[in-house]
Amino acid sequence: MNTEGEAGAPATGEEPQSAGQRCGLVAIVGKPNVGKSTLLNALVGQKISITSRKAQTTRHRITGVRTEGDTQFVFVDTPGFQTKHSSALNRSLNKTVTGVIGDVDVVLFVVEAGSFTLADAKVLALLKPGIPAILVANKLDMVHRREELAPWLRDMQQRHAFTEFMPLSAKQPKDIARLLEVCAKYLPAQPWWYSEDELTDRSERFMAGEMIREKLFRLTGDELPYTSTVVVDKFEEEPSPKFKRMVRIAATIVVERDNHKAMIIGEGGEKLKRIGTEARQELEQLFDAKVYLQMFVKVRSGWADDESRVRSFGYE
Ligand SMILES: Nc1nc2c(ncn2[C@@H]2O[C@H](COP(=O)(O)OP(=O)(O)OP(=O)(O)O)[C@@H](O)[C@H]2O)c(=O)[nH]1
Repeated sequence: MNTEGEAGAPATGEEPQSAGQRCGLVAIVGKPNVGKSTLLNALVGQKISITSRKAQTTRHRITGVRTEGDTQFVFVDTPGFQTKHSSALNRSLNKTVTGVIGDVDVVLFVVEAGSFTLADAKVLALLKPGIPAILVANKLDMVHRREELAPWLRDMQQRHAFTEFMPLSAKQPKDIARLLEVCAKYLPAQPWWYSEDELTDRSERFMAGEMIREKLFRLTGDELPYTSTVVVDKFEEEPSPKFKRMVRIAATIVVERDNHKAMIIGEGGEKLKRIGTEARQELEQLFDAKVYLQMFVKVRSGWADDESRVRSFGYE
């Protein structure tokens, strides 16, 4: 029965815009190469985190945002937890992972379906009690004997009090929609932090470096060690009578050895040219702008072991 004077919605009929909104942080964690970046891009619905077959592609905490109905998901991607080597670079990567997991609404713990290695166990040990964790068993398309998954899932249940088990493929849109629905349940009712059309809080300058790094890794294959990096020296928007937006970018690929430099430049400069062209094309699409990209390659031996250099190249 509705009687006058009852407590409830304001009598003016004007609901605050944030009424009914949900919003929260979803961390994506897992050892290198399990598909975290692929998953993040699919969850956000746009490529914002770079991926490659090479482990250790992701080096930064990246926030991706997706707003769907009343719910805003804020995703943080983390570098794969490094257990093998202990360089300054790896210590910095690991610090990012532990920092992210402690303070989120839900964690997606990503593993390859059917597999659990020591490296997975080390990441699992970082999960904090009290923060709900969903087991994302990725690359389900690679599991040919599905019946073997049931005992594996039971085994995973023993390892951690996961709140949900989601065998899926990050490349399957139906699976991603289902995962979003599940995540939504864990996000608190509160006003959104970002506007509806925002995808990431990373700068265009940062995205430029990431895209170049992705092309570098994709086009050099397995020969190039992951210690190579990209530094964006210049990122300038210039007025142009011809284009609605024009951006000039200069970037340096930093490698540890002369032979790595030769590998990147390629015969007659072909390889570097291809890296530049592919990165530029993708950036033009991402920025909706004409992009001029200049690239250099420099040798700085031992940079990944040098704390101050790791910091000067933008790692926390
Ligand atoms: N078959 C299959 N391959 C996948 C799937 N998800 C990701 N991959 C592939 O797995 C590889 C690694 O994916 P990434 O997304 O770069 O992995 P990551 O966990 O972010 O890796 P790091 O950056 O090293 O931490 C890529 O070659 C992806 O295409 C999947 O569902 N099925």
